[in-house]
Amino acid sequence: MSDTHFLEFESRSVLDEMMAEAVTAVLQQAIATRGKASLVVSGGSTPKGFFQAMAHKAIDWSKLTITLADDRWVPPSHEDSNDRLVQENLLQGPAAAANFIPLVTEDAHPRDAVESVSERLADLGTVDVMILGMGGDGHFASLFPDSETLKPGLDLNSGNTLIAVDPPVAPHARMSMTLPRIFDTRHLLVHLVGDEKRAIWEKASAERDPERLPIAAVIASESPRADVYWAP
Ligand SMILES: O=C1O[C@H](COP(=O)(O)O)[C@@H](O)[C@H](O)[C@H]1O
Repeated sequence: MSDTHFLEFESRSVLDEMMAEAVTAVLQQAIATRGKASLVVSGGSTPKGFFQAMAHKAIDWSKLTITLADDRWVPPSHEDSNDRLVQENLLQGPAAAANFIPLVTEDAHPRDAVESVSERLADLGTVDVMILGMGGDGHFASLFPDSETLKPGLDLNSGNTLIAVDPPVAPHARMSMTLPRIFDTRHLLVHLVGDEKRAIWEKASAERDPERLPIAAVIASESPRADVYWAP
């Protein structure tokens, strides 16, 4: 089907728990080895249960840096904010001790903040775990098909960490990690739920055309190679 490792679970709640256990093991090992760890998460509707499962894990949260692969250009109080999703579901209880790096500023448009937010991420280095979601149009992070920012966002030689995006259809301007920043990770996970997304994943695996379905760029990657977590 693809070069990726496709893991199937019987339900979304089982997936959330199993993925939380796998991510926790990597982060604990990183903290034991290097004294610190880093986790990049995605937003949208998919990861809420995973975030809630993670928040209960025994991690030295004060040694963990967390940020987002992308966010919508709205205040953190907005219901569409990925930042808000992370704050309300992941950074709860002991997990609130994690160092969270937001991608959104008070600038009018993300293009005005690419430089300053890239500086916030300057010390991130190779992250321990990067988790991507995927939209029904095959986008990941905020790298959308039919968008003028897709090509520069996917350019592995751009040298850029972030890109400001005006999605052609989806609401809100975005700040998104670029593909080279996304691929600078020790572990790459893709979190998918539902038959519709599985069908899109399989279509992207067959077509291998990131311009039509951007997730094809992730599927094609051999290093890092993605582990896909899927449940119906
Ligand atoms: O807009 C976004 O969409 C993708 C997928 O979201 P989902 O609602 O289909 O789970 C998400 O991964 C990304 O972080 C988000 O900003």
